[in-house]
Order: sequence, then structure tokens, then C-alpha cells
Amino acid sequence: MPKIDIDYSVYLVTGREFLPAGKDYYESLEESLQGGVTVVQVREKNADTGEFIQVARRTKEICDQYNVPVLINDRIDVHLAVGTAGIHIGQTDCPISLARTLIGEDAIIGLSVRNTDEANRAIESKESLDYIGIGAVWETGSKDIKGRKTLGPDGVGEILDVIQGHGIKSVAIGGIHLPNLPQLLHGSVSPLNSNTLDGVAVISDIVASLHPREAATDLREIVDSFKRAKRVLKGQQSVFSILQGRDGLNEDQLIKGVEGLMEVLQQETPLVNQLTNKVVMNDSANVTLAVGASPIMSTHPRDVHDLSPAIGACLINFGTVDDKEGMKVAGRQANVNRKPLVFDPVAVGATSYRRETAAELLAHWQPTIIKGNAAEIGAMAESTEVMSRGVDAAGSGFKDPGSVVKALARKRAAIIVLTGPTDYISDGSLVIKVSNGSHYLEKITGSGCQAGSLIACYAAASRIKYLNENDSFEDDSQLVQGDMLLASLAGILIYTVASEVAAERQDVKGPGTFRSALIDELYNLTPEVVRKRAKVEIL
Ligand SMILES: Cc1ncc(COP(=O)(O)OP(=O)(O)O)c(N)n1
Ligand SMILES: Cc1nc(C(=O)O)sc1CCOP(=O)(O)O
Repeated sequence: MPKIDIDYSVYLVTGREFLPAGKDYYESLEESLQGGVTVVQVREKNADTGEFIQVARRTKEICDQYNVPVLINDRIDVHLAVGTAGIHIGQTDCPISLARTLIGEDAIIGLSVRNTDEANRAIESKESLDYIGIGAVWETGSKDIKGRKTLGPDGVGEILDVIQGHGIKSVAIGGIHLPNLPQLLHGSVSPLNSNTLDGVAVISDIVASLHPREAATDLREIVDSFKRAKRVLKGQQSVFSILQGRDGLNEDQLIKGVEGLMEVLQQETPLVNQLTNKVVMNDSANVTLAVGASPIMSTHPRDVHDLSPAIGACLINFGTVDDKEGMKVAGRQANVNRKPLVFDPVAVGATSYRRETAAELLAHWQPTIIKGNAAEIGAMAESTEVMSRGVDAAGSGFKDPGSVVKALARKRAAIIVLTGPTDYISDGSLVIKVSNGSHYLEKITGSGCQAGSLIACYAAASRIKYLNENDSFEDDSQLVQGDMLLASLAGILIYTVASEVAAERQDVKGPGTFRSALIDELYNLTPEVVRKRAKVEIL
């Protein structure tokens, strides 16, 4: 059989032991093929050779009717006996060069890769290798991966950078299900080369389902639309960026965009759920109300789950790290319901507990926007340049803040907002600098947290604006709709301009009076004042 060009989009790995009670394996297989599975690997861990060959043969007969290629897990002898398209082997199975000699030039060979070292070794044998299976992305009940660190979407992205340009295809595997698929596809765009997955491999999401046709259709729709967006955007900007028509974008257009979002927020008053810290909760709710949105400060896992369809955006600020379970559910549901998710990892570098909590949360969901001061962004970027001291940024920050936010935006597939005396915002291709703000912001507690709340408000406004203008059309290729770079700029600019106006008031005598004046000036702020005072530069 000549070597075929495999579509790896939805890669089914079989597992008869995971079928729901009463469901026949061949019936489930056929339904999944009807739903849109593009390649099948027969994986039989308990069958003897005769049974394996029998199952593989019948699987191939069914897959042939749908023109879907079949691969065999581990067993070269079964592949040769049945005449399948190729094999998938693990790190401790037959060496790739020997496998190639045994099965010939035209058969497909896939290899499991668990880290960048294995990926580097894989590219040395690229002449013999067609694709890699990268995993485990998340915990899985379908295979014992004890002792192995799960990769998360960003770990997958690091491996995709290693194989970029070597002609090796890629699928991710392990714990992949419909709700975390958009997070995986968007969050694994490789930071250096914007390489993306060719597909996703699943066992339980399809095999354990009573409705494998629907399960496969749902997965396929999301992978297909992600690939469509990749084709459209490739070469123009980062695949996860949402701002369209960047050519010739200037500062004036950005300010116009901010003015537009102010109007939408006032008209639509979206609900913004904020899981934030005890210190700032009251002020965060007040600034939210002042700009025209409607705050909810719900944290219970059940409540945030049920609220998610109704909210415009969600903020997760882990300043006092109280509600981890609620944060996990709220973030995951924001991804499921495609709502903007703003992450404020307060003092993330200060303790190992905070670093671990951030990693745990980021394994659960994909943030749309990450906001932090120099110490927090430094910790997220694993930079040694800025050391963390509690919640305060150490020193003045980075030598080249623009490059830091741009690189982190690409690594995390999120908009990055770095706050400080000067603010920097990037989506991984564009960097915006904002030089507004009063010195009083450093004298009140939680000014950064309040800025995060406003970013969430304008993220909600931006999503609503997109849906209004596109007649409620949700583009599946994007985790959230709307211009999230502009939303981040709006939150920062409006907060810092209002702080300047408040600081200049005659009745402001110090931080206490400033705090109240700031809420008033946010409430009274007009687009004209924002335009007049804005100090915004595209770098
Ligand atoms: C697509 C894909 N990726 C990874 C694996 C895991 O293969 P392996 O490491 O050989 O482990 P077993 O599947 O043999 O338990 C896979 N099967 N498919
Ligand atoms: C077969 C397999 N290999 C993995 C790896 O990490 O190499 S994870 C895995 C199981 C995938 O099953 P599910 O989609 O049900 O999580």
C-alpha cells in the first residue's frame, strides 16, 4: 500500500475496555466514523495475537468503507498480518529505524513523545518518522501515567517548537475532552514559531460515550474551525489574536475603539463575575459599577458553574488564594461558555504555594488575558530579571518590557498586560504602551486588582460588540469573540485617566479622599476626556 497522506484531525485510539455497558465495539466504531473520526489506531492491551489480528482486520474492513486509515499500536506483526497503514510505537518499543526497516518506506510510523528531550531525539530520526503523539496533556483514566508530569497546553507548545520545520506531524493525547479542546488548541500554539497541532487523539471521549457519532462530530467541528482560522491568519498575525485588519492600525484608531467600548458597556451593563481577594472585593465591585457593568462576586463551585452562561466575563484574582475549587470551575466554565477570562496572579512569584496554584489553575483553563505587575509577569515568564517581593514589583521592572510581554503573550496564547508607572499590553504581535496614571495609585491598596476588574468589564463589552455586529455569530476557531487587546487597553486607559482627573481635584488631600474621588471620576468619565488625556503608543 503506498504511503498515504493522513488527516490527523480527530484521531481515535480504540479501547474496548472503556465501552459503555451494552455498547458493541464495532457499532461504536462505525458511529464514530460517521461523526468524523479521521484516523483510527487499534490499541489492544489485553488481547492475544490471534484476537488482536481478528479485531484489527474487522476494524480495517469497517474503516475502509469510510476511507479512514488504520494504525496498529505497538505490534509490527499485527500491522504486517492485516496490511494496515502503519504503526504507533512508544519510547520503549521497537527502535524507529528498525521499525522502518521491518515495515517498509510506505508505512506510517508514529512515536510517543513526552518531553522536549524525546522530541529532540525524534527529529534525529525524522527520515523514518511521520508523526508524534504528544502526551499526556492532562490526567487520564485510560492509561497509567503515574510519576509522569502532565504537559498542559503550554508543554505541548514547547514540543511543537522543537519539531517545527522537520516535516513531522503532531497530535496531542491524554485527558482531551470537548470542554478543554479549545484551551488545548489555542494554548498549545508554539511560542517561538506559532506551530500548531495537526490533531487530537482520544480514547474515552469517544469510546466511553453512549453517542460516539455526536462526540466525534463535536470534536471535529472545533478542530476544523481552528484549522480554518490558522489558514486565514497564518503569516499575518498570531493565530490566537482577535483584532482583525491590523494593517495601518494607529493610536487614533485604538482610542476610537476604546470610546466604542465605553458606549457598549454603558448600554449593555454586562454581569462580570469576580473571584477576587478579600482586601479589594468592595472597591473592585464599586469600580465595576462606576463604569457601567454589573459586579457579582460569586465563588462557590456550584454557583459559578450555574452563573457562567449568564455572565459577560470572569475575573480570577488569587490574591488571598481562598477559593481554589471555585476558581477551577469558574475558569473552566468560562472556556466552555466561551466567555473572556482575566487572570490576575497576584504575588505569584512570592511563594511556592502560589506558583503551584497558578500552574494548577492554568492546567484547568485557558486565560484570555493575564494581568500583573513586573514581579508577577516576571514570575509567569520565569524571568530572573525581576525578582518577586510579595505583591510589589521589585525595582522598576524590565530593561525591555515590550519584548517581555510580547514573548509571554506568545508562550501563553493570551493577551498580557504589565502594569506599573507605565503599562505595556501585547497580544504576541503588537505592543501598546500606556503612560497615563497618578502617583496616588501606588498609595491605595488593590489598584492593580481594580484595573483587572475593569479589563474584565471591557472584555465583556468587546465580546458583546462582536456578537452584535456579527449577528450573534460565534466563530468556533476563537476561544472568545471580540477584540481582547482593545479591551485590555480600555481597562487600563480608563482607570489611569480617571486616576489623573481624581488626583487633580481640590478636595483630594491624600489616598483616602483619592480613593473615593477615583470611583466618582470613573463614573463621570467621558470619551472626550479619555481622548484628550490618552498617552498611548504603538511600539
Ligand atoms: C497517538 C498516540 N500517542 C501516544 C500513544 C501512547 O503510546 P505508548 O507510549 O506506546 O503507550 P501505549 O499506548 O502502548 O500504552 C498512543 N498510543 N497513541
Ligand atoms: C493511550 C494514551 N497514551 C497517552 C500518553 O500520554 O502517551 S495518554 C493515553 C490515554 C488517552 O486516553 P483518554 O483520551 O481517554 O484520556
